[in-house]
Amino acid sequence: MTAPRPRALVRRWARGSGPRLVTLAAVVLVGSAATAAVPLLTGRAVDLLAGGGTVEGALPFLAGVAGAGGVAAALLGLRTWLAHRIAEDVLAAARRDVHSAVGARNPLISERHPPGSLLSVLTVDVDALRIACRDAVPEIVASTALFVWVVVMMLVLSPVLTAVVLAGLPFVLVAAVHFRRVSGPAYADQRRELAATVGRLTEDLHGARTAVALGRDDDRRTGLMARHDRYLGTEFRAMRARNRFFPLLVGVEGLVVVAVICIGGAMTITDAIGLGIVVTFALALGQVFGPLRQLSTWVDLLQAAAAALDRIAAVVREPATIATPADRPVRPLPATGDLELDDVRFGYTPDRPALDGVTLRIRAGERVALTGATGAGKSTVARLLVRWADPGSGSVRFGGVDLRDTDPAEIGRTILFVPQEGLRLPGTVGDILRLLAPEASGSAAEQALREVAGSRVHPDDDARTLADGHAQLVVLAAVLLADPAAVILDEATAALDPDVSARVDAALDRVLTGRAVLVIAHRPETVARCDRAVLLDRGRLRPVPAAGSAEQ
Ligand SMILES: Nc1ncnc2c1ncn2[C@@H]1O[C@H](COP(=O)(O)OP(=O)(O)OP(=O)(O)O)[C@@H](O)[C@H]1O
Repeated sequence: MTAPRPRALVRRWARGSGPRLVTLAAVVLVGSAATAAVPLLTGRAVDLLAGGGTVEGALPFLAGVAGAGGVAAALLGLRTWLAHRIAEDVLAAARRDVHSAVGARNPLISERHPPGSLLSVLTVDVDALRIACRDAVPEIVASTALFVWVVVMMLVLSPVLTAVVLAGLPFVLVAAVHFRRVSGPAYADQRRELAATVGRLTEDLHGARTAVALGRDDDRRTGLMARHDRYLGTEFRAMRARNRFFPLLVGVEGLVVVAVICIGGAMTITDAIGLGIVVTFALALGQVFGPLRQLSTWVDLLQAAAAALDRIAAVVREPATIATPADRPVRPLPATGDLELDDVRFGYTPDRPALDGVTLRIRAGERVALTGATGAGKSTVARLLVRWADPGSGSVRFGGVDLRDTDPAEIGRTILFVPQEGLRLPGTVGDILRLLAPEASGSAAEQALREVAGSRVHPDDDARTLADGHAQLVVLAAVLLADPAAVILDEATAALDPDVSARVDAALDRVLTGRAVLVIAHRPETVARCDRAVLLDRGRLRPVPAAGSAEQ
């Protein structure tokens, strides 16, 4: 399946808004016609009065002006409401796609995009898209419709005066094209700098303490200010372009008004046209030039949205690291079983295999230690065993079922992965336990926590601020509650204090018994507590060197 192009993505997000879009188009068309009717009816009333008519005689036209104004105002309200609804629906669909791209479909995406940039996609970029859909696009369409109505009306009333008005437009168009050429890249750079600044600020929040600890706080601030200055530079470029275009626009508009009044006035003297037509033209000129004055804002919003859409599409179009073919029947996982890697090859990039033909079977009830140097591929094995990615070749199975054939949610329930740092999710310890074992009652959760962690951790503690050892105890309590058939445990490398370490070891024995368990072991004592150990070396399994050997 090829990834959708950015515009196709917008069409997909707007698909559910079809009826509202049609209504919006009709509202825009009628609303702009009503707006264009106001100067026309005013001119007719002026003609009637200037020709010696009575106010009563002009009343139908004056009432028409009020009526057309009222209809235009009411439809503007309706247009705003519809545009907001459509924009919110598009935004929700875009967010859904981004969330699914950074979640179940692609659990490793955050390693390819820095977290700051993903955050900026989800906030700044999605918002830029929403504002364009809500404000810029409806305004541009409505102004274009109004322009067409006004020019048609002018042509019918006086082709000569229409030619005078249109004579000014080439200047405006040339200036607008130049403005767009200069301001387009400036706005694109500005948006890029804004997104990069948000990303940098987010990452800076995480790194601030380290910078202070290393005495590098000044460098950190200088780096942030340099980024800020780059952003300001793009803002000044865009401002210079605006400052050249808008005085020219106002000048051309003034000249056209003067020309229309002079030429129109001369034509009324010769009775070629009535005074009302000159009034209509003078009023309608504002409707032609007014929207052009908004051009800078719209160009800004549209450029921002186009750049944002490219960044959103880059995330949404990321190839999924896991995909279940629609034509394969979904198979349930058994309650217990062996966990197997069968001749698995896998690489994060095509040219560098992280696992190169790994075959490993962990029997139900067996505890296997996985050892190896940094970068040997231990975490990669763990990731494949919980299907955060699919192998390039070979298969990963539980109880004989290929993980690609089963529901990803079921894998999470059957095979639990405990990372080194525990589960740093927002919320309390109680929330984490509820998340991992939703069926367990509150009292069962408290009892499991007490059994595993004693009085060291409480259900109300903030899960993100727990020490590593305590965070592991929480996940082990969750294992007790959730009762998964298999557990992958990445042992904490941080030195735990002896008391916590002993508690974790005891909890491991208590909690892991009877399950298929793979422990990524960093301490010899942990290896000793396992049934057997395997060694991973640059993506291949090797025999574990005998105890006391030089290699060990
Ligand atoms: N997201 C990623 N993108 C690209 N390469 C990666 C990614 N994650 C790991 N690697 C590479 O894959 C190889 C195996 O890494 P892995 O993290 O599985 O090793 P490890 O044995 O768990 O190391 P450690 O003990 O340091 O965690 C390494 O060369 C590593 O640089």
